[in-house]
Amino acid sequence: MASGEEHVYATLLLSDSYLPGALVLAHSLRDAGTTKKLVVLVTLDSVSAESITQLKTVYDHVLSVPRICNEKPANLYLMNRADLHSAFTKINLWKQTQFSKVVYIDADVVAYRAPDELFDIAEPFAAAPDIGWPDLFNSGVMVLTPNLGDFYAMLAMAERGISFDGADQGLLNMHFKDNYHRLSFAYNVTPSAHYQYIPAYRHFQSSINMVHFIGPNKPWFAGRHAKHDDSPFDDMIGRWWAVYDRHYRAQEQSSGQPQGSSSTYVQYFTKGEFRPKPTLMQQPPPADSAPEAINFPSTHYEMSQDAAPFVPPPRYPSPPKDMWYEVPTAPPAPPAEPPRPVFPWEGQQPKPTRTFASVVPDFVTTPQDTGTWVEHGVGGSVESGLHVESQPPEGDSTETGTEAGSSIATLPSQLTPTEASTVQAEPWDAFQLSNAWDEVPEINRYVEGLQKHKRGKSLQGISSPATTGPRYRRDPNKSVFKLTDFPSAVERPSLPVTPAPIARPSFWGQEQPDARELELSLPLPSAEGVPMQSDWDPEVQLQKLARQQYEALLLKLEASANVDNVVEDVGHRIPKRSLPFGSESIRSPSFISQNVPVSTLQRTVQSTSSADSTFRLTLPHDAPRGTPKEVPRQHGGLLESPMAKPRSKAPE
Ligand SMILES: O=c1ccn([C@@H]2O[C@H](COP(=O)(O)OP(=O)(O)O[C@H]3O[C@H](CO)[C@@H](O)[C@H](O)[C@H]3O)[C@@H](O)[C@H]2O)c(=O)[nH]1
Ligand SMILES: [Mn+2]
Repeated sequence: MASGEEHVYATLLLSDSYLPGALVLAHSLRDAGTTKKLVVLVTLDSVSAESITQLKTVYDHVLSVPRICNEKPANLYLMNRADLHSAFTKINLWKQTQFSKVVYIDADVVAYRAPDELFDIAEPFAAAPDIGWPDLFNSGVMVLTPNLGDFYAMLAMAERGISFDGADQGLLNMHFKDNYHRLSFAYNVTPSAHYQYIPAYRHFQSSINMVHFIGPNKPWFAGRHAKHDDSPFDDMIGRWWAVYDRHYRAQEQSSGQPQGSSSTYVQYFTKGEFRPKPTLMQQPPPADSAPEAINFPSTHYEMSQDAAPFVPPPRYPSPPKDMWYEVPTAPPAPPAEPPRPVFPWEGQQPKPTRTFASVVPDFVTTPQDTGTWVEHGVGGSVESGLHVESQPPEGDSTETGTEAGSSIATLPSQLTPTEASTVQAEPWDAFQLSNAWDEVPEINRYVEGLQKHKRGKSLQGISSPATTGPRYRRDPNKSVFKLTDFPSAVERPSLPVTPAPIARPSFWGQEQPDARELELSLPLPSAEGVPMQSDWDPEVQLQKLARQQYEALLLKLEASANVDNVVEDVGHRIPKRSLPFGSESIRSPSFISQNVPVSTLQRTVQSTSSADSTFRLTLPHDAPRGTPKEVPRQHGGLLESPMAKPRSKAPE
């Protein structure tokens, strides 16, 4: 376009919120049949691209202009229009020198007709009186000739904030003063809801060219249903809406204005006009319908009263047949023949020969009697019953060692010896498995000597006399040093294991029980063939055992001499001793090593106080065979079991 050759209608858009006004203005001019170009000045930093797109549908030119702000907006607050902080931007009109004549119109103006005659005004500047102060002109409708002289003059004022209202109208009136061509009020009718010169309105109604909705309440801000008392103001408002409806009103559902069209965007900035079409059915529920929750599904289950058993439908698979354990009705029949012997001695068991009196055996113990897990020396009574594994009274205790039929009898703790004697027990139960060295006083004294200094303090409470113990209470002083004793709670309070209780016999080697024990103890079982403990001298027995071993060696040596090279013969003769039951025919693997030649067999006397001597065998590698005649022989080579033969006072 050539500079100064073009006449344009121009408006200003500083924000998207004024978009409906700018569009309605343009449409009103277009609809009124103007032949002039339409130009809109926009500040791109505050007007969206979509708004610009909308503007381009109506305007011929969308021109970007720099924002000119009022840095001293105090006067804006005087008229409560802080939103006009950028109204100085309007002076950019004088910079648009590409246009020879510009008819500027605010965006809040609707044209009743196209005032194209305004372009014929020769004066460089023309404006209509302001309704608020008629000596002033309203800056909403101006006819101007762009020129940079006015532009920079006003720009300088704008930069200094020179404006009596803080906005463009004050600046322009201060700049032009009375140097403007006065336009008819009909070009800028500024209605007010508070004051109307209604007769004048009625008189000049037909001559109105444009209506300017000054003030903060624009038609698109108030909405189409705002009431204004059927005043002439409402007529002008209606004119604005008429233009809007002609171009942007939402169409009814039947007529096809698609969602997302340009109308939708414009409606978004027009109060009450943005009504997005619901995608779901818009049918409202009946006014008298029940609440929704009343239709929520609810299931109520009744307990079945049907007594008939459940019969599964035939489509159900059959349950497994053998998924239960069948309890046997009778105990399993004993095997037809006894199980085959596993150990060799099982088939050669001699009949028991020892007999025991029918007394409660010593193994009938109380928890205190098992002492290793009871605090030594702490008083107490027999609290638990006596558990005796017994057999029927008519049973023969000497013959039923392997018979079944034993039963558990629980005896009350107050059981007297007489009463207890009626309970017969297995004879072998009278003997306890214990470490033999626990019963050897020499060993005990040795250990006691070793540990005396360690245990001295911990034993203080043990010897407390305030013991009212049960019948088999042990003297704590004599058992505490046994090697197999567990430490007491004092000695090792944090022992994390439960000691296995050891049922001890009531005879304590050679040591004499105290008076209380003698009083409470049951009589010792007078078993045949069992020596009294008081008669059992371990030292003598050890010597006896060594002598018997020596005699066995003699037998072997004799066999080697008489029947040379018949090793089996030696093996056969040696086991003639009274080996454990059933083991007579068993040859120990160690017999092979015993066939080495014995060269010398020395006899040494270790102790003059001992009745017997100990013997030491010396077996050199290359010793010649021979029979050491000087070795004495005893008992014909038979090894006695100390528990199997009637006791004799002392071995010879
Ligand atoms: O948020 C806004 C504010 C203003 N404008 C533009 O600026 C013009 C002026 O604002 P407007 O709200 O119309 O002001 P009026 O209520 O008309 O107030 C009076 O005072 C203003 C400040 O002096 C003058 O600009 C007006 O012409 C005058 O009528 C508008 O028409 C628009 O073109 C926007 O685009 N967005
Ligand atoms: Mn305005």
